[in-house]
Formats: sequence, structure tokens, C-alpha cells
Amino acid sequence: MAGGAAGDLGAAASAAPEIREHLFKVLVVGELGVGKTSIVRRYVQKLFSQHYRATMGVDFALKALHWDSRTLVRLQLWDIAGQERFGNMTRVYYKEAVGAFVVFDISRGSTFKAVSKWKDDLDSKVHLPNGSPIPAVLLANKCDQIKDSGYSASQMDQFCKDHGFSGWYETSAKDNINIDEAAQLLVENILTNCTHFPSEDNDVDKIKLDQETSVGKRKAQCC
Ligand SMILES: Nc1nc2c(ncn2[C@@H]2O[C@H](COP(=O)(O)OP(=O)(O)OP(=O)(O)O)[C@@H](O)[C@H]2O)c(=O)[nH]1
Ligand SMILES: [Mg+2]
Repeated sequence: MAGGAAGDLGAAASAAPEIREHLFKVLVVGELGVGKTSIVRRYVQKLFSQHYRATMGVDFALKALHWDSRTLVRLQLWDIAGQERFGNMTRVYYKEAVGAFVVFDISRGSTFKAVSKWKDDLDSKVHLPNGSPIPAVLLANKCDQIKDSGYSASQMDQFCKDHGFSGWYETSAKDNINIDEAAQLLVENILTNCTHFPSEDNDVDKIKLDQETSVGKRKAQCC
């Protein structure tokens, strides 16, 4: 019977697990050539190249994370050219970001000195709806190479506390070290903020999916 079939479909859809979908804008900043594009490429495409081509302005990439059985996180990664620290565009690029990676190159100490400048730039131009800084994770990239600075792990921990980083990781885009872990930490922090400081600014959807029938309901929701 047609009526019975429709009723069954409705029951199946309402019994389906509710999937929360989040879209987060995440910035990747740091000096020229520290490996921002390489990190994004490794994370999203699982590729690495020795070839260096400086980013002009900003590049974009999208990464989908099945966070848990009920949560899908989409990261919209804004890979900002190192040369932008000297330009006027960062204020535009940072708008509505909810998290950031600040990257330096462990084989070039000068890039670590610029970390606090990048962090100050972020904190002065973008913040959460409640006025707090957006969570940021510090990436000490190219850890497959020889270090050019004598910072111990505890000094790095202290540096993160002093400058308001959620944490830091030694990463290598070349050898695929700690990039997933760093992203995990950043997303955890973003999700925590999302729970504590709901905002209608973030583009977040709640979808209810019936995997068998592909019947889905999607509604915009604040986060
Ligand atoms: N050994 C090593 N080389 C890396 C790593 N990550 C990036 N590189 C190299 O460093 C150079 C610069 O990398 P990019 O990813 O283009 O740097 P970027 O930070 O995007 O630079 P801009 O776009 O100019 O700001 C390239 O030659 C990469 O192959 C790494 O983890 N290890
Ligand atoms: Mg780049």
C-alpha cells in the first residue's frame, strides 16, 4: 500500500542517526617558504614535492574529517602567502576564521622569531564572537632537517603559554609527521569553543541522513 510505504520511510528517516556537520575556516600562516602549502598538500592530498613555488595571495583547500560517528567536520584551509605579512590583505583573509596554524621552519631560526609577529597579527585582526582569540596551534615544520634553534620542549611549552597557543608540534610535510595530530588538536579546540560560545556566524549544518534511502534533511544551525 502506498500509504504504508510512505509511513515506513518516515519511520526509517526519523530513526536514522543525526549527523552534525561543521564547516570551519582555518588559517595557515607563517614566513615565506616554511612549508605551509606543503603541509596543506600533505594533509589534504597526501602528496609532497621538493619544488618550491611561492604562494601568491591565498590558496584554498578543503579537508573532510569524520570526527566521530555523529560529527562531520569540514576544514576550509586558507593557505596564506608568507609575503602577506608585509601586505594589507591579512585582515580580509582572516575574517570569520575560527582557528589557525602558525608555521615556522626549524632549520631557519629567523622564521621562529617571526612567529610572535604572526600571532599578534592574528590576535589583532580576528577573534571569536565573545572576543577571545581564535585557537592557534604552532607547527615547527621540517623536523626531518637539522634544527637551527636550541629550544627545548619545555621552552616551547612555555612559549606557547606566553603567546596563547593551544599547543605545538614538530611536523614534517616531507615525511608526514604529526600533521594529522596537530589538526586533531586544533579541531578539538575549535569544537570546544563551538560548544561554549555558540555563534550564528559559523556556517554549520545539522543533517539527518537515512543511509539506505538517501533521504536527508538539512537545516542551517548556529554553532
Ligand atoms: N625537508 C623538508 N622540506 C619541506 C618541508 N615542508 C616544505 N618543504 C620544502 O620547503 C619549500 C617551501 O615549501 P612551501 O610549502 O612552498 O612553503 P610556503 O610556506 O607555502 O611558502 P610561501 O607560499 O612562499 O609562503 C619547498 O621546497 C618544500 O618542498 C618539510 O617538512 N621538510
Ligand atoms: Mg605557499
